[in-house]
Amino acid sequence: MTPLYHDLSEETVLVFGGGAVGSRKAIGFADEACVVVVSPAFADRLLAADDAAGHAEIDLVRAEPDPGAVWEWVQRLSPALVVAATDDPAVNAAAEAAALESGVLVNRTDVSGGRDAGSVVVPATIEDDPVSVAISTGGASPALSKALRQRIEAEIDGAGAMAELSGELRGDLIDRGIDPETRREAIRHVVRSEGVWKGLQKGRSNGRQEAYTVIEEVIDR
Ligand SMILES: C[C@@]1(CC(=O)O)C2=NC(=C\c3[nH]c(c(CCC(=O)O)c3CC(=O)O)Cc3[nH]c(c(CC(=O)O)c3CCC(=O)O)/C=C3\N/C(=C\2)[C@@H](CCC(=O)O)[C@]3(C)CC(=O)O)/[C@H]1CCC(=O)O
Ligand SMILES: NC(=O)c1ccc[n+]([C@@H]2O[C@H](COP(=O)([O-])OP(=O)(O)OC[C@H]3O[C@@H](n4cnc5c(N)ncnc54)[C@H](O)[C@@H]3O)[C@@H](O)[C@H]2O)c1
Repeated sequence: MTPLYHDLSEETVLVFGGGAVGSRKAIGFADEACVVVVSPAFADRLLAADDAAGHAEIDLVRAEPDPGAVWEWVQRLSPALVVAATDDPAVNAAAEAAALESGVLVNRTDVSGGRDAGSVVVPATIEDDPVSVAISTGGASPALSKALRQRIEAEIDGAGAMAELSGELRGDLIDRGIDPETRREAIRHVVRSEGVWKGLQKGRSNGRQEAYTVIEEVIDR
């Protein structure tokens, strides 16, 4: 499996099954995509999320397609991704087959191994915008993905602010005409500096000040 970050804005994600797993996936994808959930019943969490603001869109469609009817839903909605999250393996298998036949990515939530080409797994994700870390065990152990996510969460606290600051500093150094090798060396020092990480915890301008101390040391060498 190859890890990729996929921009799903303006795309449709079609989820079959509105239970615990379908809800988690739907709410996750709705940060960016338009999500349609087809299911005879919906978990409370999903009904609440449907009412809350902040999501691109979640459409709840009350229906219970049998395996033969799944294909039609995929054709009608032209999704970028199909999520098979019902508790009926035959419906999940039909959703997977319909997606693969239509050249659409598919996430089968009820199986771990033996994936077909075109299938995707949803990783455990840590976000500190614009930084995001995704963990997968290749489907072998989702519980381990979750445990590692909890461990790494503390580790990358503040990475978003560091990404923004070091991105800006890179622009400043380019504008100042600093030669590329010195610039790269300076930025490498900034992102590894304990002083800058600690400074950022106190606030943006603190972090920036610490970073300039590090940068000038590299430039003056
Ligand atoms: C990471 C995460 C993302 C998310 O879903 O958001 C995710 N599962 C999470 C949690 C979790 N899932 C399960 C448990 C209970 C413990 C256990 O049984 O192990 C826990 C832990 C818990 O709940 O504590 C049960 C489970 N999961 C799958 C099966 C089917 C099977 O194994 O056959 C079964 C058995 C069902 C049964 O027995 O009936 C399948 C998949 N689950 C995946 C992702 C994909 C592989 C990811 C990877 O490569 O590691 C994959 C293959 C497909 C997919 O869904 O994409 C999310 C953690 C989010 C977070 O907290 O950060
Ligand atoms: N990937 C994961 O992280 C993960 C975690 C736990 C369980 N699972 C697996 O995922 C599946 C779903 O788990 P769950 O806990 O959400 O189950 P659940 O029973 O809470 O939800 C299943 C949902 O599917 C709906 N459904 C039933 N028939 C349908 C049909 N024909 N069309 C559309 N929707 C239909 C039900 O109404 C229900 O809302 C199970 O097979 C389970 O083994 C996966």
